[in-house]
Amino acid sequence: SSMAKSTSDIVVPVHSAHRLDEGRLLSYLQANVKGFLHPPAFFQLFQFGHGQSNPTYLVQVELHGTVQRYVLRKKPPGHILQSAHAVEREYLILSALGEGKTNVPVPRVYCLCTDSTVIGTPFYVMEHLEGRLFVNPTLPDVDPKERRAIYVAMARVLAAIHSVDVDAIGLGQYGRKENYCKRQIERWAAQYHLSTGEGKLDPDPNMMELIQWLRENIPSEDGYPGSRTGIVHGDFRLDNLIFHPTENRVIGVLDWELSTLGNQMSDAAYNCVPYVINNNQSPAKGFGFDEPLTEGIPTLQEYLAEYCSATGVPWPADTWNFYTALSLFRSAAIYAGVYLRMLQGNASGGQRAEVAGKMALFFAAVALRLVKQGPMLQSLPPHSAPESSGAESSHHKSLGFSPSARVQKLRERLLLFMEKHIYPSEKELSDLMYSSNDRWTIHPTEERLKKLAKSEGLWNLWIPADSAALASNLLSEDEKVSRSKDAADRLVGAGLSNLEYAHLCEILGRSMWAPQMFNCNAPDTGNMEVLLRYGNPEQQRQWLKPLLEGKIRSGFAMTEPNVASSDATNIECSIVREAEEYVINGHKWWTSGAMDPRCQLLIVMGKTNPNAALHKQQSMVLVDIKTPGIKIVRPLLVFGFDDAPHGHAEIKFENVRVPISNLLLGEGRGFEIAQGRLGPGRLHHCMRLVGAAERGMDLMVKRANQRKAFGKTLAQHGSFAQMLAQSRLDIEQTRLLVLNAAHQLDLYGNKVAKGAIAMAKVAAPSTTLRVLDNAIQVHGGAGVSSDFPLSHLWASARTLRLADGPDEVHLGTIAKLELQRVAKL
Ligand SMILES: Cc1cc2nc3c(=O)[nH]c(=O)nc-3n(C[C@H](O)[C@H](O)[C@H](O)COP(=O)(O)OP(=O)(O)OC[C@H]3O[C@@H](n4cnc5c(N)ncnc54)[C@H](O)[C@@H]3O)c2cc1C
Repeated sequence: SSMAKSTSDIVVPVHSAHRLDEGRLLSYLQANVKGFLHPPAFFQLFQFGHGQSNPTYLVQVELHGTVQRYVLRKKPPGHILQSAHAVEREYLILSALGEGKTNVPVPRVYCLCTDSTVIGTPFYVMEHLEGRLFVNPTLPDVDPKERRAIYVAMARVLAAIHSVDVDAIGLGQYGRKENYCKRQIERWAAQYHLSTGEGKLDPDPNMMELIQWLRENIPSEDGYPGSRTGIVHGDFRLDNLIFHPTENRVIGVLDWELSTLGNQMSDAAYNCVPYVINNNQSPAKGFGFDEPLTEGIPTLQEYLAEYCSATGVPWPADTWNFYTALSLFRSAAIYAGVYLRMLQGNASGGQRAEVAGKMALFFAAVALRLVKQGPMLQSLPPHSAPESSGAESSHHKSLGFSPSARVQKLRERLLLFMEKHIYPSEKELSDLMYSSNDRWTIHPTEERLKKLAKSEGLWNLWIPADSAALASNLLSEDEKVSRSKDAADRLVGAGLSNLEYAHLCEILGRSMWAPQMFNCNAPDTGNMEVLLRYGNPEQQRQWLKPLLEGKIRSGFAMTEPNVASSDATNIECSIVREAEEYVINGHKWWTSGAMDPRCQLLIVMGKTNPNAALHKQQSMVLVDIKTPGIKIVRPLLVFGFDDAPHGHAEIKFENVRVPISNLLLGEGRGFEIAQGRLGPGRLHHCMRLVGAAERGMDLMVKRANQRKAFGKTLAQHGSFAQMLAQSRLDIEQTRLLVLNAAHQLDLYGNKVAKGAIAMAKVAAPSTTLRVLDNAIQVHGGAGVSSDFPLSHLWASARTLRLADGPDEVHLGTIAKLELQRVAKL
């Protein structure tokens, strides 16, 4: 029956072909399994019947009423090529994941025996887990109310596997991380070709077309070992999970035979195949793509949203068809292989071989139909992830906001870098800024720390996962001699989501001097993002490459002194085409970074067509800062700080001529670009503001503990405790708003996340200003001086109530959404 089975119910007597020398085994176990009953009164072997390619046995021993059960897994007898080391690898990964080292539940392992003389092949012994096994993904005999919880548990376990920091548990070399899908396609295509030809299967034209399509549609993230790469289980399905005997949680993930490192989205897609093909034993029933599984089970979109939310992975709307097709293709290739083996192996396999042959055709046909239709996923996930039922929801503690182990590690490295290199350099860097002679030159410490940050893999961490592959290719192209792919990869960050980056960007905000050391400073990050998303290959080679390397700096020239620039439709600068050139005339100010001697590029916004529709008038062009006609009028001061050598420039453009190839994206598309630029950029400011507030807290508390007034330390005065507590509250609330906005941006994109982003953008500057103001108060005169970083941090935070959209504009957005929401009630 398809009932949930107890794991001990599914054993059968040992098949004759799988018998082994029980005497030798027993003495081996007594010597090598800690706590093994010694000598047992009874010793018995059974075999698990449920679809094991590696023969798997239940070892049962008894003594005086005590029963012990173990599971033994060995290689199949005879010579098997593909899975040559499968048993050793399984043992390796189970021991690496187990015993509390990760959140992945796995059976405990006791010993690995590589000596084939004991029972004929290598084997290992693991704990026998007592629990439930659900063989049928439609859960026919489970109460519909329980089904959702079972699926939610499955999604969370997959997320736990995918969140493992492989380096931390010594599995960094368990497989190659990049080009996983590419290698899968080639491996299974080769397998498939071996199964076809004279006296074998006829080559299936669908398969040929499918292979071609897959080759041409590999998602760019596959080529880059970012944060979406890590452990891939390889055969993650419901019937490889042991559930607790009564609770709907997973106590063990089994069958790691195909596990490796690679592209984890392929694992998620394989897990979702039951949504595409209902019952993979019956091609006739078949194509269940639009059918719900059964009552209570989340839909594909809901299930995937649960997984994405638990891992912090952006919604894979554009790539899902590929990953699903790849899973089906792999199955088709496996069925073709089974067909051939059965046909060649023994005559009695004839009928089952027939079925396998049909399945190969069926899976290929379904895959091909899938890739020819539109995207399987909606462009956005269902808005709320499925609720978990019953007790689950009450301790649904994490909002998914705690950093993964991998991000945690980067965070620790960054914190250390700040302590060791940034804080101790602040004084010399500020001194240069306050000096009259050299203020517009680059301090050698800055270039030294940049190099160090690069070598420690703390460079360009802001680059989002989807752009990282592109950037990596750009940096490694035609430089095979001077730079390896590895070195290029180290330059393109860690392939993080916005949420993941939030945990790191915050730390950079603790010092005015930190972001540029890691190539994570505005406006260069926003400009690089623009070039990554909208630049053509030539523009990318010329400007993006040196920016990614940190060799040049750039400015973003939008704001103008003569018009209210928070409304960008007001921008007046004119960009007029004359033959093969654009001629630029305008007056800009607050072009940050333009004073820097390394600045070579300005992205200039202006009107190419004042008569077009309001949001189609503006365009953006790339302008070399050395172009004749550009006049830097003066550096502007922010409450007296000029932020040298970076600087904020007032600039005049008088008949500045650039080639038409310097236009970004197209005429009239300036607004579109500005929108793309501003979402993540705004949030980066908010993240850094939270960090600035934390710095204020640290300094405030240190000072209050040291300094005495009226007979006690400042900290011992009652007013301080209140101030401190209130500041902590403010920071925590703001951080949650910022993390939530980042998470929404990852999951739903700019448009849906705009309310959350607006809230973060209003809350962050005002919280930080309040906290820094408190810190300044505690420091007294020292607080407003240039001996502490507080005044500079405060001045900078204050500008963010008006820069990147003034508070009033964001409050307007929040209010509008609220009115719309209530109107719908
Ligand atoms: C340190 C610093 C760095 C900067 N860097 C850059 C840069 O690199 N590139 C660049 O192009 N610009 C930059 N800016 C400029 C910044 O983005 C603008 O100052 C900002 O967009 C506001 O434009 P504005 O100064 O023209 O003010 P205005 O548009 O004149 O707005 C003034 C005030 O009007 C009010 N207001 C505006 N809209 C509304 C509304 N809808 N409802 C109610 N009240 C409203 C707000 O109180 C606002 O503060 C920088 C500014 C600073 C201070």
